[in-house]
Amino acid sequence: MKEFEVIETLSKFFINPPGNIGIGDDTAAIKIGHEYYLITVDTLAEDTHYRKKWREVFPNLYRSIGWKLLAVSVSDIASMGGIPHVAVTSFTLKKGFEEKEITELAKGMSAACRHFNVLLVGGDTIRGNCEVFSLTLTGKTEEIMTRNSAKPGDYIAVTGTCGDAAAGLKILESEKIDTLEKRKLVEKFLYPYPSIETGEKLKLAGVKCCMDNSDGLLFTCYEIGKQSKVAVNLESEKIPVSKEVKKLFGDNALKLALSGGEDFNLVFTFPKSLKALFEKEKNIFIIGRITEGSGTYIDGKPATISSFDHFGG
Ligand SMILES: Nc1ncnc2c1ncn2[C@@H]1O[C@H](COP(=O)(O)OP(=O)(O)O)[C@@H](O)[C@H]1O
Ligand SMILES: Cc1ncc(C[n+]2csc(CCOP(=O)(O)OP(=O)(O)O)c2C)c(N)n1
Ligand SMILES: [Mg+2]
Repeated sequence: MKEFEVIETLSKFFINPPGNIGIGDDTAAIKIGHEYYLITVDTLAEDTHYRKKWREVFPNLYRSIGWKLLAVSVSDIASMGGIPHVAVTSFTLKKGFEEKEITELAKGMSAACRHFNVLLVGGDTIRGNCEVFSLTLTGKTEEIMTRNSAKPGDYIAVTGTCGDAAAGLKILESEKIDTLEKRKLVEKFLYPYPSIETGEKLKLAGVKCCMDNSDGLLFTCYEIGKQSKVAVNLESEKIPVSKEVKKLFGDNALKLALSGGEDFNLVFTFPKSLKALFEKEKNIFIIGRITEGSGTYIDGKPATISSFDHFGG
């Protein structure tokens, strides 16, 4: 069973009342009065999202885990157009855990709480056989952007370069961090900066369809296509790749940009009437068009979706 099959199985048991969003989008959204209350949870686990041995090069690794633990959920709230509000966490620690790590984690998490204006109000701590950090975040918005509202004729765009975090992970796993370029990519992986302001700006401009690209650009496009029942057509030369990734990964740069996860940019679609507005924006890259049909295509050819799946394949 793959990750998406687990989620599909679960979603058959929990159908939400109309007007609310349940399983399937970046956050759940519950309409109360004229507002949507948003809620999302994400998890970072040892050897799935980080390795303790990375402390050899980043002694303060746990500070980045604390930062990232909140940032990944902020990204989900931002992709709905929301403002984050309150967080609770859950820690599973192994017997003999180090005190310094918890202090570092708290420093990273509190820095992120200040940066993203989130209140951490509680949590739960237990002992287990694998170290796991989980965080639940709420948010609010009057209008929402969803994965299922792309329309044929829309353009599709992304709010930053793709593949940087995946490149950072590759460097951290296999190479010496001996240049500024490598360090910059590793830091992008360790310290993601989702933008609440960007999500709000898109929503206020009238964007209806948005998702974050935590699972990679291609997977994100595939998901928008599947949920909106449309085809996504990308132009490879329009996909934004940083100069560092181009320089260090050469021919593999585009593959990293398409498949690599954890960049935490927003992917969104919009009608032609908004094209002039977004063309002016320095950090918005128009990468393709939405048409009738299904599937994701690159330069007219069906794309092979290879993204991170927790259960392989
Ligand atoms: N164990 C679970 N129980 C209920 N819903 C789940 C579970 N795992 C994932 N989901 C839901 O499936 C959707 C996709 O999950 P995920 O890929 O983790 O999204 P995201 O990348 O936005 O964090 C989300 O709506 C999420 O809430
Ligand atoms: C040791 C290690 N191996 C691989 C990865 C890459 N990785 C782990 S999870 C993931 C995708 C996103 O993860 P998930 O926790 O499912 O986030 P969500 O889809 O819920 O936002 C990627 C690319 C990593 N961060 N660390
Ligand atoms: Mg998730």
